[in-house]
Formats: sequence, structure tokens, C-alpha cells
Amino acid sequence: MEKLTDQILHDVIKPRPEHSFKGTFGKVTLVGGNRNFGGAIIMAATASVCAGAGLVTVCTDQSNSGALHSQLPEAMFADFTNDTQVASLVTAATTVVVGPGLGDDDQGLHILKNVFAHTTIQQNVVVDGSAITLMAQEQLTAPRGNIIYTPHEMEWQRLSGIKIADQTPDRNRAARDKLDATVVLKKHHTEIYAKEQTYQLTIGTPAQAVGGMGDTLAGMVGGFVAEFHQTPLKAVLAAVYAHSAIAEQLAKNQYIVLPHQISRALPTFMKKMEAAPDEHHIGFLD
Ligand SMILES: NC(=O)C1=CN([C@@H]2O[C@H](COP(=O)(O)OP(=O)(O)OC[C@H]3O[C@@H](n4cnc5c(N)ncnc54)[C@H](O)[C@@H]3O)[C@@H](O)[C@H]2O)[C@@H](O)CC1
Ligand SMILES: Nc1ncnc2c1ncn2[C@@H]1O[C@H](COP(=O)(O)OP(=O)(O)O)[C@@H](O)[C@H]1O
Ligand SMILES: [Mg+2]
Repeated sequence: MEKLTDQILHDVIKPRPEHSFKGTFGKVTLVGGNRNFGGAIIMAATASVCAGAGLVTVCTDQSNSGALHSQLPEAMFADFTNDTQVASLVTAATTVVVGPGLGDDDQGLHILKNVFAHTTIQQNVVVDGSAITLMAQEQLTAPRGNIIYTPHEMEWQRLSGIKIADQTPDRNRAARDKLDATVVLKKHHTEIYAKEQTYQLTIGTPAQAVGGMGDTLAGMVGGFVAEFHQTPLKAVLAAVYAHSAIAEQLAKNQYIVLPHQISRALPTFMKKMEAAPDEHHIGFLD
């Protein structure tokens, strides 16, 4: 297993080209957030915006519209029960993030099937939270695209059939190979199962054990793969690393870290990381 270092940040986060516009940095469509879990998709969208995705649209329950706009005016809103609109927003995206707070009821299933029917082979598709649970429960076929699953250990148990206690690297890799996708297995020292290699995060803190932390990671992964689309796997690895690196910095002075604080720290963090390694100092929030 290859241990990730902050080199991955320097490999991925580069100064932005002068000749660019929002379209250069990808379009992310996020789908999730039912009446009860609106915060999940707002946190995910906040992470995508703060990571630097060019355009971000959120398909969610109508009741979340006001909260979304007041928290994140940079994002656009669509009603996730409008199948036609969701289909066209999914098709128009370069990256789709589906699942945070979607819910595993009939409404969530209907929306997920509509999303899965409209992704394309060129897109990155981040499948998180309820979308993973529904896929496992309903034995749904994976959608088209570069699929990135971001399960926690229980979601991975549901998707892979491997009980948490039996989730060894060898078994996880065999399950990944069957899925033919990138799997970000979230836990203390998250493991990333990619086609050729397995990577391990050796940073991160229990201060991250807070609801919404994974929703934020899903949005960050979506934002990074949209923005750094030339190197999608490295973008995933950099997002996973940055998420915990920022959390560790905040945890120096905080007992717990709020997920949105990670997102809000991203622009400053990324500015420090665009410089060559010897030009930055590690206390980037100082
Ligand atoms: N503010 C919000 O709106 C929030 C919404 N959320 C959404 O709620 C939905 C359900 O997700 P949940 O994960 O809460 O529920 P799940 O039922 O999918 O998973 C939680 C269960 O898994 C077990 N578990 C075992 N190992 C675990 C591990 N390493 N990490 C996490 N759980 C582990 C827990 O004990 C618990 O029984 C998702 O769509 C999620 O995005 C959550 O993210 C919490 C915050
Ligand atoms: N003790 C811990 N040490 C390091 N990271 C943790 C710890 N607990 C949780 N995390 C991280 O927090 C996130 C939790 O994801 P998830 O359970 O999906 O949260 P949610 O669905 O509530 O947003 C993952 O990225 C996981 O690696
Ligand atoms: Mg989650």
C-alpha cells in the first residue's frame, strides 16, 4: 500500500492558467438532500465551490432552496423531483456527485435511477452515502462514467458484501476489481483502491468524526476531479489528503472540526499548495 504524502497536493494543485474562464474548471452537478438531510448536500456543494469547480448546480428538495442560496449563493438550484431538469443538468455536467443526504426511500431510488440513466462515459461520477446504500439494496447496475465510490465501512459492507471485520486489503481489492471503479474506503486512515494501486492516508484525526464530514469529502472529490480533470485519480487522492490535512491543522486549536470549516479553509490552503514545496510552510492557516 502506497502511503500518501503532501507531494500529491503539489502534483495536482498548480497555478491557474491566465487564459481561462469558469468553464475551464468543470461543471459539477450534485444530487441529494431530501427534506431531512438538506445539510448534507449543502455541505457537499460548499466543498465543490470552495475547491474551485467552475460551475456548481445542486439538485435537491425544494425546501432546501432558501438555505442553499443563503449559505452558498455561488451555487444554482434545481428541484430534484423534476426528472427532465435533473436529466439535463446531469448530462451537461463534467462531474456528477450523487447521494449525500439523498435518503434510501422510494423517492431517493427514483431520483438515483434517473441520474444513473443520464451519466455519460466521459464524466466523473462520485457515488456517496444513500446512493451507495440504494445501489446495494436494489442491486442497481453502475452508471456510465469514471465511477468513484466514497463509502464508509458500513456502506462498503453493503456494497461489497464484506463484513467490516473482514475488510482486508486483499478482499477489498478483489471487490474493487469486480466493480471496476475507484473506491475511497473512509475510516481512520482511509484507503483508496484504484485500478493499479492501493493508497493509504496516514493523516487525519478523530476531531473529524462529525456528521457531514463525508458529505464534505464527496463534494471536495467532485470539485477536484472537475477542476483537475487531466489527472482524475491524482485529483481524488489530493482531495482525500487535503480534507484531512486541513482538519489536522484546525484540530490543533479545536476539539472537533466542523465540516464546513474545511471547505472554507480550502481557497487559502490551495493557494499555499500551488507554490513549490520549499516555498510554503506547513502552518498554512497561520
Ligand atoms: N446534516 C445532514 O443532513 C447529514 C446527512 N447525512 C446523510 O445521511 C444519510 C445516511 O448516512 P449515515 O452514514 O448517517 O447512515 P448509514 O446508515 O448509512 O450508516 C451509519 C451506520 O453505519 C455504522 N458504521 C459502521 N462503521 C462506520 C464508519 N466507519 N463510519 C460511519 N458509520 C459506520 C454506524 O454505526 C451506523 O449504524 C446519507 O445520505 C448521509 O449523506 C449524514 O452525512 C449526517 C449529516
Ligand atoms: N477517527 C477518525 N479519524 C480520521 N478520520 C475520520 C475519523 N472519523 C471519521 N473520519 C472521516 O470523516 C469522514 C466521515 O464520513 P461519513 O461517515 O460518510 O460522514 P457523513 O456521512 O456524516 O458526512 C470520512 O472522511 C472519515 O475518514
Ligand atoms: Mg457519508
